[in-house]
Amino acid sequence: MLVLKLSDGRTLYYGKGDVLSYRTYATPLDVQPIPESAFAGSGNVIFAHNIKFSVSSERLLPSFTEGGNALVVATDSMKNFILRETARYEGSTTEGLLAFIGELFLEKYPHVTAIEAEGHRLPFETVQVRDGEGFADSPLVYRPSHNDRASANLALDRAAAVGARIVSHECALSDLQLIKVSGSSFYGFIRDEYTTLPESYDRPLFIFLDIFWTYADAQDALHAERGRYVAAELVRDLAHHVFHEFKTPSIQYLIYRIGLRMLKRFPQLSQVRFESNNRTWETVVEPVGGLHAGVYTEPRPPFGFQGFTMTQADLAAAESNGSEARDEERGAGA
Ligand SMILES: O=c1[nH]c(=O)c2[nH]c(=O)[nH]c2[nH]1
Repeated sequence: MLVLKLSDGRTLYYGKGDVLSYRTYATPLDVQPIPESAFAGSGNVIFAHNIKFSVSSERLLPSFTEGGNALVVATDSMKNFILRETARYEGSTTEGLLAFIGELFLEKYPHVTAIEAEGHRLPFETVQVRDGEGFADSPLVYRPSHNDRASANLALDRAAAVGARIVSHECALSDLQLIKVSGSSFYGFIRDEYTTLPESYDRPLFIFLDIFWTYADAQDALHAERGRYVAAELVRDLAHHVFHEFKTPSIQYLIYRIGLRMLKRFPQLSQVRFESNNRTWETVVEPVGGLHAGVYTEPRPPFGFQGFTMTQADLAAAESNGSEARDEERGAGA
């Protein structure tokens, strides 16, 4: 809500949420692969989003204070604008789509001065069908995925000389849910009269993770053809790898390691941010025997959480004090 403010600092905005848009056959996305991922792009056969679109302007004040609707674009019309203009988008990214719609809207309605647009990708997966002797992805049939998903948030305003200007952006992978059955510990924390949690040297660590990233140059997020687009699928696979590789003493340290790896693989990012949630299974029967067979159940609320922001300076610091290289070596402790 950074830009949806009047000159006196008060917020003023209105808009439409849950605009569900299923665009077919968008431009395919190609990305530069990273060692942690086999993902090289997406056909974008179904380029679907849930969009929230908010607008602001000093000149909308009378619509609140006097009931004057002369400058009100009905939110129903906003919905139509988003859906119809999505057909004309020629790019391949969520960020590019939001910027395209936002810029067109500022052009069409000159009294609107700022826009915030958020798009949550509605993921669809391919299904496999028989193809000769083997199986191949059907180019026609897809199924919705209820796993993690990508999103982006863009704020635009109207700059005098240049028209629409991107004021801020943040991209995200939301609701990544991962369980690592062995190789995580949590011990050495403060023990006092409030402590009942036993120390754990090997716990089945279940995390819910939201990962956010910001580019040094927002144009890299809008134009995948520049070759610097960070697809959420790459971030997902990178997180899988780091979780697999490292024996972690806490979720705090795990997200720090994921952050370092992201900043290293994607120097085009200025910042990464994490929100994690601890859903570690509750132990019912302690693991015993050679196979470490244990029995666990769903944890009960309340749930712990962590939040952390990192920049390229964190990677530079870890590289210069040697901790980065040491830990990368140690990382083989899956
Ligand atoms: O990774 C963890 N970090 C904590 O801060 C914490 N606190 C807690 O009770 N369990 C955990 N796990």
